[in-house]
Amino acid sequence: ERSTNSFSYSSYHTLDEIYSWIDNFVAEHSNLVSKIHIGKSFENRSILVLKFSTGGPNRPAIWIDTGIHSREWITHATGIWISQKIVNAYGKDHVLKRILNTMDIFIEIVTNPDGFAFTHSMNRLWRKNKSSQPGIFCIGVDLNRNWKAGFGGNGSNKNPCSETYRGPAPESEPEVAAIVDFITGHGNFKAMISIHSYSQMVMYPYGHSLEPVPNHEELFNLAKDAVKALNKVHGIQYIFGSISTTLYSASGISVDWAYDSGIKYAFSFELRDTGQYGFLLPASQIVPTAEETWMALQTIMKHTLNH
Ligand SMILES: NS(=O)(=O)N[C@@H](Cc1ccccc1)C(=O)O
Ligand SMILES: [Zn+2]
Repeated sequence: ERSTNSFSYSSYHTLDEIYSWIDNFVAEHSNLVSKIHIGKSFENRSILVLKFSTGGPNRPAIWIDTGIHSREWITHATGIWISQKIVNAYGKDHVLKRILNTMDIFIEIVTNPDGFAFTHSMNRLWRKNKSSQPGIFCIGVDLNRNWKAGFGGNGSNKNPCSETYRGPAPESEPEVAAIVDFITGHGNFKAMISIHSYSQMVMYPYGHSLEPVPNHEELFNLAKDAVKALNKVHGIQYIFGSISTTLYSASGISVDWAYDSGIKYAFSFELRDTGQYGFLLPASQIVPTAEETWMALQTIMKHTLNH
């Protein structure tokens, strides 16, 4: 039937299945959820965002994106599970109730629709989008190197054939420009969480510089609390810290742009696992991963609400 009752939250899905689920999900929870079309991808697919709101215009907001790297399928699956969790828990969970009585939550589940479709059709390990330029042989820009924050620095590549190709200019990619325009236009975002896989990490800016951000101690302690809350669910160990000191230099990344745009609670997650399956994480780990990720997200959202 056309309802979300027949949708399996413990399976991976195609782009069309996810877009159909979004329509059914919004129809079944129209009191809390709405669908916003923020733009079109390079190959002209709709870019969709779920808005969770209990009312009021332009409330302080929290942004969550999954799937900016198309091969990281656990992240789309986690975004779907978390969306369902929000509508199920809203009436019961007091922390979530407090959050949604004051703030709005926006979730972009398929942040790279063209790349995601390609991982189903041609290349499961495709990472970038599918943009092309005249006279350039290789396809795709790394959407996590195309943001106007340290664009073109170390930790991104000017070679179009590279997996971390930054693109011809900041925000050249429609998938990035759509988010920038939406968040800038809204003007009241307080937190951004960009979700990747894999490595089991919670990180915060900067990626493009070793310079600590002004509230780095606050972000360090919040990341520590988030990782502790995550660990309590299934005992999974995450590490945490600033991107450039914990992982590697990465320039033109979404959370650095968010931070420099005034979103002081900007985090990037790397979900399960640590390399045993990598991007090919078995579907049996979707729900456990989403359950533990939810607790880390709630920790960050609660802190954002109270500060
Ligand atoms: N998910 S991943 O394997 O691509 N790793 C990410 C790591 C990462 C995540 C968030 C900000 C900077 C860097 C990447 O963009 O390189
Ligand atoms: Zn990634």
